[in-house]
Amino acid sequence: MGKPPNLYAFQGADELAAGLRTYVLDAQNSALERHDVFRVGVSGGSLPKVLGKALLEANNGDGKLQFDKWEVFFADERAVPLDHEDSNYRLVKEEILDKIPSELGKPKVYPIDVKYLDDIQEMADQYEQTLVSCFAARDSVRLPMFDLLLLGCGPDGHTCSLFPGSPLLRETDAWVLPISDSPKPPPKRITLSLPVASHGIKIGFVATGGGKKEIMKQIFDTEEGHQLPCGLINSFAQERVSWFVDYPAIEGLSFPARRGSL
Ligand SMILES: O=C(O)[C@H](O)[C@@H](O)[C@H](O)[C@H](O)COP(=O)(O)O
Repeated sequence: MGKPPNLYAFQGADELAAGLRTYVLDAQNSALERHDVFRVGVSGGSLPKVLGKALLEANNGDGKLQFDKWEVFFADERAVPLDHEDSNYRLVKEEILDKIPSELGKPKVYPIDVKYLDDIQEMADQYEQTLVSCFAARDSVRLPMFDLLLLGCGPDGHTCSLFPGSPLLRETDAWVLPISDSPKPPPKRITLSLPVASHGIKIGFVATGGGKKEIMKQIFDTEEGHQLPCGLINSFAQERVSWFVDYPAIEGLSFPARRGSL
């Protein structure tokens, strides 16, 4: 048995952003020592905004972000044009990429190929090929290992576009999967599979606000919660997982949270 996931709770958005910044910097620095590149997978939802704040507003002189060494991938993406209001790429671009000062360099970003908007199986296969070419040949790597995955948690316990009870949760082979009936709109998306989403060197979840407190209790305090997508990642990746939450999101939680710092 490994250690349980880390749960870091912060009073407000500023404190959370500072904690998340330290975490991302640590992940960046150890990745750069390991292989001179920092491969990050990010989700949509509220995550890009929080991450933008952590990276670009919470700077307290604690270290240098080397964006020119970053490769940014999408943990899930909606099958819409890149400038569409539902696009996770658009969100990441507006909240982060467009705001990076030029002296910090520019990340290399891997959006979906919009040629395949009408064929999401092909879109997923193509995105898997992108991962293959960035992470090494498929034959030599059983699963791509992100240096850092930054994920959200839906009020039903979904993460990426892996929803509770979905047959996609049983996938053991594909790295990237299409979904055509997402309960959260829009319905057509692609997502990392559960084995890949559980395989990051570090996996950070961000969940804030009182709207998350019931699902946090289920995930951390109940046996059934371990079967939810977020709970499954907790179980597989254990201490490689760190949750960044605010106090309202953990109101009434029994699982011990570390308050105020990493
Ligand atoms: O594109 C998406 O829909 C997201 O990747 C999704 O998995 C999100 O992360 C969760 O729904 C949490 O969203 P919030 O942080 O907005 O609650």
